[in-house]
Amino acid sequence: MNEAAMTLEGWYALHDFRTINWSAWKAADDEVRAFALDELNGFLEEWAAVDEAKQGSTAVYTIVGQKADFVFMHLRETLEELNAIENAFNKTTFAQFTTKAYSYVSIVELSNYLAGSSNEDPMQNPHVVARLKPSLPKAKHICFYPMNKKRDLSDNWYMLSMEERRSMMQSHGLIGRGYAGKVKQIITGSVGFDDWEWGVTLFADDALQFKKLVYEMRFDEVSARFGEFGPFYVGNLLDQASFTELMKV
Ligand code: VOV
Repeated sequence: MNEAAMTLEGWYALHDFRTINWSAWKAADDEVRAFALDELNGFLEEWAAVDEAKQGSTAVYTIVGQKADFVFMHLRETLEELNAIENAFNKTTFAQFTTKAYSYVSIVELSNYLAGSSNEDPMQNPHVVARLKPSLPKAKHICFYPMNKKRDLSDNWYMLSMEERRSMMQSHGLIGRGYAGKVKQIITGSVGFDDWEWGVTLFADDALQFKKLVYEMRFDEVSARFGEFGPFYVGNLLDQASFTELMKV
């Protein structure tokens, strides 16, 4: 058997994509809409407090295009907390005006491909912990897509030696480093949790940098030979004020 990559895990992740039922929303009474928006704002405040207390993190973005209208990306310590959040939200009046578009369950993951050979416990390293339990940035844009590494006869990532995989991940990391300060990536592992092997969530103030980065990576061996990609979701930052504005009829 080939040497498996060792991984470190941090917070569990739920990407919860929703579509707004505009006809129902527009047909509702003003009081019902006001109540629903109050509930929504209550949740946004609660999630911001969790962020503040560093017990998790939540990002809220619109989605451009017809796949969904908005996404809640939640990071929490346990799957139970993620479950509780989605169930609490589903019970709100606001949620009655949305339908579920897509969801993704995963966990923030770091692999050991580029890790040094020190004996220190990585969980004692504050830089590592900050990457495993990150505060999601308030960047203007988000891009999310799930992906696999191919398992074809001639191109099977899992049959390569550790050295071959490490060398390709080095090249991958170098390209990524060229986007430092422009794109922040959160890689979440989802083997055993969802339909693809990883979730890729990117944050940037200039959405064009998503295209530049993903395109450049397509020419890099690990993506060119082994990358298989699911649907892409891209959108814009929402806060309480812009969410209320979005819901204006
Ligand atoms: C901002 C850009 C950026 C940077 C700096 C970056 C760096 C790195 C490093 C250093 C490492 C390895 C160690 C670790 O940290 O785990 C990774 C790991 C990973 N990446 Fe990455 N990646 C980026 C960006 C980035 C993108 C855009 C994609 C999607 C690929 C594409 O073609 O669309 C991606 C994918 C991944 C995946 C799926 C993994 C896990 C692979 C595995 O087999 O375990 N990644 N990544």
